[in-house]
Amino acid sequence: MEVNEANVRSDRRDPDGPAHPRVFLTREAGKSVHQPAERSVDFPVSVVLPAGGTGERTGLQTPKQFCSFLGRPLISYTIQAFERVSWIQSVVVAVGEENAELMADIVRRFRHGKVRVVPGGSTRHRSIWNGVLALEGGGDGEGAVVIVHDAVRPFVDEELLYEIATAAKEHGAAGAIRPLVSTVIASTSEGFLDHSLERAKYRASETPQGFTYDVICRAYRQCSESDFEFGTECLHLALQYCGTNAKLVQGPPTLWKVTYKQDLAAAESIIKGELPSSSYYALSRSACVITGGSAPAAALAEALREAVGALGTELDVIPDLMGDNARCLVEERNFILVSVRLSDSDEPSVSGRAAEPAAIVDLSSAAKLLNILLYGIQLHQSKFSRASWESAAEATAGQAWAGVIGGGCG
Ligand SMILES: Nc1ccn([C@@H]2O[C@H](COP(=O)(O)OP(=O)(O)OP(=O)(O)O)[C@@H](O)[C@H]2O)c(=O)n1
Ligand SMILES: O=C(CO)[C@H](O)[C@H](O)COP(=O)(O)O
Repeated sequence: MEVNEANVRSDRRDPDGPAHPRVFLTREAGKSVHQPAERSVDFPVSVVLPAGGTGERTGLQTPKQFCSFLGRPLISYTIQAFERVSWIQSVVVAVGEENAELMADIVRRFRHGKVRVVPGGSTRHRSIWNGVLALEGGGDGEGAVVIVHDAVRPFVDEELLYEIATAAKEHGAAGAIRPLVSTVIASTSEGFLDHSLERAKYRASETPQGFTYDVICRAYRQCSESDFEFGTECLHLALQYCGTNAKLVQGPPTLWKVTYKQDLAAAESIIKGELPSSSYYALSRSACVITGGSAPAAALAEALREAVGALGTELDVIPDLMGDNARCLVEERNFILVSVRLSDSDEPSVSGRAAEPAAIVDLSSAAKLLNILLYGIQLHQSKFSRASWESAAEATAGQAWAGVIGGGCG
């Protein structure tokens, strides 16, 4: 892809910087902690995740998207990255017939509420087209945008998705790019150098890519069998068949695609928080749960502690932020408020007093000033048993974890 600099969205990202500006940085890194801004879009956005490949280049039996880390398959991490974005309505996952049952089980087990599974095709383009065709109501409404993202690129964040979606809406198509690592050369049929490309002029095309529903449908309806069979670039189809010049948006280094066996090891290290670029996940390694002193909330927090402990995350459980407990303000920067409402008359409480919405707002403003991420879980239940606390904790564990990673701030 030859890059016209003017066509690349001016960028606040350091192209090769180790961390993404919207990624929460670890305290260990000694840098400030950023909070994501609230995003909203006023058009429907759906996602197609092609996941019908066999992962031949990994040399493993299991397709890479189904390899598990910390008990969760890679594809579930990718889906999670989309499910935590409030303005994304639905996610269509295209998988090979032989993995349909497995995928349905993943959707059930990890409670992926936005996901629909459809049959993949014999090539990536065919899988994507199947996914687009399965979008209900023309991409879920008037002026819809479709984001296409490889199921094996789990580290994608909301800001980039927002940039891609809005640029696609404005220009018809948009795609993430990265600087080239190596120079691209062409060889002669005898295996000698024919010519080389000027590296600075070219970029690597990555995903996510966004399209208006109209553009992606027109492109796939008109493209040839050869495109379906051998093509590797949706942006190219949009240009060739719709005359749409995609807007190019520089993405962070964490966008890489899991392709080889060593990429699986790197993904695992990132997920486990062992690599520096893992700050995205490392934030979730420790957090403080405030229960407000109520017994059901304390029991739920305890069960939550056990559930996320299994995922390698440490939770401190405290009743409030009074006295000695306030040291958590210094030691922990991530808080989860747990409040359980036993009945309508039983007010949830924070810091040992009735939690008027204003008290929660005050606490969130204070947290914001200190760059503390606040995540709330509020359950309304007329009767709670130990078993129901545990299942509630299990159900919210993934959510709380996702929230601590990059979800809503107070
Ligand atoms: N028939 C296919 C082939 C690929 N893909 C998906 O396209 C994405 C990117 O493709 P790639 O990395 O090439 O995956 P594989 O085809 O699985 O890998 P390999 O080429 O090594 O076999 C992956 O999410 C893959 O599952 C797909 O949906 N349907
Ligand atoms: O980067 C991409 C978009 O342009 C795709 O991820 C890439 O084309 C996937 O293809 P491959 O099957 O070669 O891994």
